[in-house]
Amino acid sequence: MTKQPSLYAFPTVNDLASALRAYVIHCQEAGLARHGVFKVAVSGGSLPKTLAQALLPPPASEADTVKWDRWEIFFADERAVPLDHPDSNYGLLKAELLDKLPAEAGQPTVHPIDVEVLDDTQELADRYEQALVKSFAGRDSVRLPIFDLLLLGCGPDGHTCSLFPGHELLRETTAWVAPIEDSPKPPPRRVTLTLPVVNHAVRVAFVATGGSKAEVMKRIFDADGDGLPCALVNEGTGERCSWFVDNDAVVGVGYPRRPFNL
Ligand SMILES: O=C1O[C@H](COP(=O)(O)O)[C@@H](O)[C@H](O)[C@H]1O
Repeated sequence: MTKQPSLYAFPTVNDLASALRAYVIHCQEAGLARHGVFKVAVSGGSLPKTLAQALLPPPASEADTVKWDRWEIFFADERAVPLDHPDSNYGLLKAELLDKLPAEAGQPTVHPIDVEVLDDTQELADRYEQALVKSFAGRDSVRLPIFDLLLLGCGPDGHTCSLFPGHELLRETTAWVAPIEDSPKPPPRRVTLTLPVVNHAVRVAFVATGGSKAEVMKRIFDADGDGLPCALVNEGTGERCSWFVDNDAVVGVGYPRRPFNL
């Protein structure tokens, strides 16, 4: 078996979405078999829309069912803004996906940031870490939380979560969640899962669509990754990492695509 990340490229976002659904359900079943819940963290940006396209259609069979009531959803990163602010990743996921879940589907447990402490990003990160500690059974007994799946985006600069190229946060080794006050992409004040947490997940799936991603995809896959955050995740997770992209996002990328199968 290859130790490299899998790159799955699809002609359209629709095709991507159905493969992504199959992959997520596969991870869901593995998580449920392991500990009875499915612990997942999701990004903001363009991801929630594609995720909704993948997961909202009704199941084609029993095996194709998204078991929402068994999901525990965290945020891979979040902006230090109220939950109804246009920049909120929670707000985005809510509008694109959570608000559209059919009532009979059952509702996931969702963990937004604690908006009581928006003025203090260190406290915001600490409280989010505490939420992880609670969910993952205690900081003392667990060195790092192990998410069943991380669903991540890739910015045109190669950032993922709120881990930006060249930023000192990439050297964080202790915290599970860290604050950032100088994000180069607005808004500047955010919190993010750290690289050790991302790299410790059972599986990581990136979703990248559109021609604006093609240049950075060449740097991530064909050059030596340039130390870009997405490339560091590729290196840290190897075969546990899968990329779901449309053909536009990988124009000119030489790295071999794999046929999608589970
Ligand atoms: O700022 C952010 O950007 C990234 C990438 O967004 P995309 O729109 O280029 O997909 C996103 O993954 C992250 O969660 C968000 O906070």
